[in-house]
Amino acid sequence: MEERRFCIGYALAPKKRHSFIQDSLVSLAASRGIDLVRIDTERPLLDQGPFDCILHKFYGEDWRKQLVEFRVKNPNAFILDSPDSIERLHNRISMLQVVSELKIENPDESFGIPKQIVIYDKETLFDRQAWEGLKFPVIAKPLVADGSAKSHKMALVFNHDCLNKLKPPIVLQEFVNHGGVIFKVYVVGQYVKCVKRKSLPDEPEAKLGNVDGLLSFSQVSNMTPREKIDDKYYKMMQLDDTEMPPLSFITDIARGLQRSMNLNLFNFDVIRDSKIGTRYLIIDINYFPGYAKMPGYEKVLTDFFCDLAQKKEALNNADKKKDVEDKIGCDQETRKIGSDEDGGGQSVDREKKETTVQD
Ligand SMILES: Nc1ncnc2c1ncn2[C@@H]1O[C@H](COP(=O)(O)OP(=O)(O)OP(=O)(O)O)[C@@H](O)[C@H]1O
Ligand SMILES: O=P(O)(O)O[C@H]1[C@H](O)[C@@H](O)[C@H](OP(=O)(O)O)[C@@H](OP(=O)(O)O)[C@H]1O
Ligand SMILES: [Mg+2]
Ligand SMILES: [Mg+2]
Repeated sequence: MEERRFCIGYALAPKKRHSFIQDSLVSLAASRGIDLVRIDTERPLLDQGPFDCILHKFYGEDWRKQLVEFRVKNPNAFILDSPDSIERLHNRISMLQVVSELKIENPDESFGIPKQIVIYDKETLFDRQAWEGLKFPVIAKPLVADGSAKSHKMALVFNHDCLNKLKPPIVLQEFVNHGGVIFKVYVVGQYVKCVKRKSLPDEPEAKLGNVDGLLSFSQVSNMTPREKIDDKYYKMMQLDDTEMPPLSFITDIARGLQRSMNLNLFNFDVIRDSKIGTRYLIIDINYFPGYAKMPGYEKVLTDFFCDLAQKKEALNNADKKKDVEDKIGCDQETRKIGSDEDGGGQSVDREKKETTVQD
């Protein structure tokens, strides 16, 4: 009998395609029955395939419409992830709202988000009342986080004198001293991996020299050594000595976020408050981050794809069973697939014609 293969179509912008679709991933996945096939976003999606799953980090109204049509025609296929769920991460306020709403029982550690306000216009920017309760330094972040270079342009602001240089809409977030190390937590379905990266130094004004009230920067944790704000400082800092946050605590947060955001592929940035060593702050959540930077990403992603293939198989089998039941007069409108032992499966609501993959 011919081997059953699981076909994943991917729609990614060129930079993401080059970093994520590496030969090592494609060949490992292929050896386990998963084909990764590029979707030509210049051509109609429905003319391509067939796909069992669509993996995408691609935007625009037209793409959204095509995904809706695809879903109608392929109710059993997976779309990773749903555009509506991804959308929440394109705004730095709605992005962190889920964190504020998350409840996790933990007697030893606590978590939250830094104090922040959103500023939509210049007038409010200069209104001292709007700043009430916010202490300098603050980080000014573009409100929109849509993956554009512009959306990563940040500024450390040390006083009111240089506010003119800021361009609303922005989020002003209190800078929290955190020992110059950031924890990046990568989530792939049920898999959670936490890694350390370099971050901005504590008391940045003192550490970075006598800056002029405002210091612009972009994607600190991705910087090459030449670009680092103060390389000597980072060498001094000894990243290796930094203790990791408790894994079970981080995993609880990751699972909680995953459930409330209904996303499979994301990472979030966590810092540890230097003043309260057991307090963690989530400062950023990114959809479909740079997984290739994660050690052994090929296996992690391939395992995830194989899980999807199994779920799809179960779904197809259930459909076959339903056909038989229909013929003999059974009626089942909504079915759930997946067991509680593995944390559930995907729920398939036939009326909504929606297939999502959840933990
Ligand atoms: N509230 C904060 N306190 C201290 N440092 C912060 C804070 N917010 C951000 N930073 C620093 O600024 C960096 C960039 O911030 P943030 O992660 O929000 O931006 P981003 O452009 O969305 O990043 P990414 O490349 O991860 O998408 C962080 O990695 C961290 O070093
Ligand atoms: O440019 P947008 O769409 O926002 O996405 C970026 C994320 O914001 C970053 O978090 C990714 O880097 P990390 O995986 O180091 O977080 C970064 O990964 P990359 O460096 O592989 O592109 C991007 O995924
Ligand atoms: Mg970040
Ligand atoms: Mg980000």
